[in-house]
Amino acid sequence: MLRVAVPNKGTLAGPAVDMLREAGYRQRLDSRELVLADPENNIEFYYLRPRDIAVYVGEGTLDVGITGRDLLLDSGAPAKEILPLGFARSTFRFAAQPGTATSVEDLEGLRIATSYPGLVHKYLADRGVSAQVTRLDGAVETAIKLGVADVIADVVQTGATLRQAGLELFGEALLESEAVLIKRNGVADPDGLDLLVRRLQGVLVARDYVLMDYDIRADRIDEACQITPGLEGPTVSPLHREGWVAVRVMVPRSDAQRLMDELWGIGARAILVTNIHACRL
Ligand SMILES: Nc1ncnc2c1ncn2[C@@H]1O[C@H](COP(=O)(O)OP(=O)(O)OP(=O)(O)O)[C@@H](O)[C@H]1O
Ligand SMILES: O=P(O)(O)OC[C@H]1O[C@H](OP(=O)(O)OP(=O)(O)O)[C@H](O)[C@@H]1O
Ligand SMILES: [Mg+2]
Repeated sequence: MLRVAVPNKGTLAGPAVDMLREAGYRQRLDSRELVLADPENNIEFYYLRPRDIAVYVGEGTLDVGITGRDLLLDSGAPAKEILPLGFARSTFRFAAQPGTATSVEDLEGLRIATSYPGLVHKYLADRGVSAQVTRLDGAVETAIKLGVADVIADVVQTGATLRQAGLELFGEALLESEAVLIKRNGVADPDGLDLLVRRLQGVLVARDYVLMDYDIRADRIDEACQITPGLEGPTVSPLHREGWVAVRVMVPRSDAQRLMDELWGIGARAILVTNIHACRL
């Protein structure tokens, strides 16, 4: 039975459960359930604090887990990423009141508040900068206002939290993070992992791609295939109408409107876009 750690709270929890459901797994209905077995799929889900997931997986107590890349690296646990999952995207940045610092070198001797001390210590050590790092559980922005820190290092998504606190970003991003599937370093893949990965990849593709159908004159099919090459090549079928063909092809969801314009421009008609409910490539 594959044992999978799933975030039970915070930003990662909802999207992780949604993704597992979309991949065809049973998920808990009651947030007080701590473990849920899905014997039909030979898998068991353990609902744990996001920050603890890399620890359990690194120790080998659980086979794989879903966590944030930032949490994985901060933990220092002997576990590695096997699949990026495309949600809970964020950057990890330094911020302070305007005029405090402009680059990482300016951090020498300053006090930094963060919920990710492992990440910050490593980043500073790699650059030979010595600063005092204080670990706080959250709401680190307030640490500056209260005089506990000069600088914070925190997760930034829209930047709205920082703006509201009157803080400014400086320096480069320490990290680009998103949710990731992780497994323990140096062990063979546990039974059933390949199936889990294939199912999750299917969800990612179904989210990122749409199916496009259109009709086009047969003499323009080469141009059309250049616009929509597909993953392995479009399916081209004869139409009852003489000299025309029907094309079916997967395209990135974010490009769909532009591709429809281009196809229309070369004479394609009856262009339809539909969602992919599930797929296995
Ligand atoms: N606003 C956000 N947008 C995107 N990702 C976020 C955001 N806040 C936190 N994360 C990501 O969520 C993970 C942290 O989850 P965690 O549950 O520890 O904190 P949280 O989601 O902020 O919840 P809480 O602060 O309520 O405990 C990290 O991978 C982090 O990058
Ligand atoms: O850039 P933004 O879109 O504003 O998002 C980033 C903020 O979201 C998270 O805070 P959360 O609400 O989880 O509170 P916390 O600081 O207590 O974790 C994170 O810690 C940042 O503060
Ligand atoms: Mg938070």
